[in-house]
Amino acid sequence: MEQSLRAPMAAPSLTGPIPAGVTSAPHPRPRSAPDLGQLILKVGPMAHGGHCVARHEGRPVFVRHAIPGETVVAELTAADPSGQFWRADTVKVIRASEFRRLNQWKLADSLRSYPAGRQPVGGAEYGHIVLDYQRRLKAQVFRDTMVRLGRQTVEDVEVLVHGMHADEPAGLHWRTRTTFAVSPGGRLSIPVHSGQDTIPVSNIPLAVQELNELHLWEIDFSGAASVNVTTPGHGREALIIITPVLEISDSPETLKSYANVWRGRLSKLSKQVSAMVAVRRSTRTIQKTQSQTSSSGTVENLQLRGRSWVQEDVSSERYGTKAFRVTGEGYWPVHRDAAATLVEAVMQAADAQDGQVVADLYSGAGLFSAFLADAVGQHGAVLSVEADPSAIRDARLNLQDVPQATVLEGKADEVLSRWLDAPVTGFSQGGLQSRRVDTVVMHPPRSGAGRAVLSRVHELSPGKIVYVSSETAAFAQDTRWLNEHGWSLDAVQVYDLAPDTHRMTSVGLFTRPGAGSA
Ligand SMILES: C[S@@+](CC[C@H](N)C(=O)[O-])C[C@H]1O[C@@H](n2cnc3c(N)ncnc32)[C@H](O)[C@@H]1O
Repeated sequence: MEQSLRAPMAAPSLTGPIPAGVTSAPHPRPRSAPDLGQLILKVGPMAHGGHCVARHEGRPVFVRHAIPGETVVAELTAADPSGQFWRADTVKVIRASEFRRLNQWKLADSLRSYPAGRQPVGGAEYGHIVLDYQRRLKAQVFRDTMVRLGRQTVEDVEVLVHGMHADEPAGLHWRTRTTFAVSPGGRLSIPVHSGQDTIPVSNIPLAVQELNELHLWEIDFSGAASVNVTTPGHGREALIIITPVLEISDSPETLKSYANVWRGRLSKLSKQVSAMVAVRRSTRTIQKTQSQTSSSGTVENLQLRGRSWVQEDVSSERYGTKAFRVTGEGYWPVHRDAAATLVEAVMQAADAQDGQVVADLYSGAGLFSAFLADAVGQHGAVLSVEADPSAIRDARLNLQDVPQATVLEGKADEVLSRWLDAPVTGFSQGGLQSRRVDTVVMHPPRSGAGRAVLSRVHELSPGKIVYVSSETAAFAQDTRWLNEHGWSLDAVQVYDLAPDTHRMTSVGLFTRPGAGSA
């Protein structure tokens, strides 16, 4: 249904000439938001990153909280007159898409936020779209990104985005890890999408119910810069990690008294809930060659109660059940069903056989390695490569009963270089014992694997590469590099492991004619 716009009021405070079609805000402006004016926009396709593309006088405007085909009133959030593009946020819908729904997280709903004088919180930028259509948009974004950045043909990357059964139809209660900011009054808060403000919360609709049931919003966390809460979807015991503001971390006495206060405030929680303080100390080093100082930091943990880790249980009908220990803020897939889903996808793509050698790059706490080790058996080998010391400790514990798995410490490109330069040293010394790597599994951080790692993997010449990615742009760029070096993307599966957000996770299988042969 069409809605009428309020008549334009006084001139908006654009720094350049006021473009035609710009109106002024018909409601209170968010505290930290500058008045850049509003535009009436006909919204085009969804782009990578969670915004739709519209045009104003030929200039692209990236509009959040819209749906392709809609006509909206959008508040400009970045509008440099000389900028190549502007950014805007939907504040009113003039012509609504049939796929629009009420965003069930009120604080993330731009249509209810701006009239209340605040910006929407970040992290649920698809929440106004019906779940099935979110996935169709993700499929379109995946395809467009793979064609544009990855130079794939449309037919090769025409995908269905698979949802998790338990998410239907609302897409809520899947998040097992949430990081909160802390308001000046000590309340758990979420940052707005664009801007400095944070908004106190009393419910996180995307989080698993175990998090909401803790009622942490009733606790005063004054003195904390952030609070990270892990509530395993399948597993045991929640873990709260408090990161103090720097002034507190840097003073042992003050830290001690704050730790006592926090311990007292957390005492009303069930005994099963663990808590610790992550102390990031800033250290200053004078560089002698230049009259400059450089600062670096170290992290020490101070246990307040319980353990410093959580247990995550992963159950796969086909590959069995395993328990993992994950310490502190160590990486673990965030959706409650993501670990089992990714294990199934990786195992299917890798199709590891008895006696094979599999390299699991960026192995984290050893999730894929543990299942791959079963597949290759005692005559095979899984070489898990990880750079983070805490994840390495976890992986060594999680894999302690599987002698065919070896955890190698170091950056992926450095360990791969060692294999190529000195392949005959034993597995535990970081070599390959003259064995060939049959399959490389890799799940790099969002920045992707990049040339340094890909070129080493290419030199290693495994039979196949299984690449897990949560950042389509980086995956597309790495796919392009692999294509240019003879690898083809034989199959790709895409999963919606972050409903109500623009994020998706892909598992790609690459092969190369002649690769893997001795
Ligand atoms: C996306 S996580 C994947 C972890 C694991 N495969 C999983 O699915 O649970 C990426 C992991 O790579 C590690 N990492 C980051 N940069 C690295 C590098 N250059 N070399 C090796 N590991 C790295 C991080 O510590 C993190 O554990």
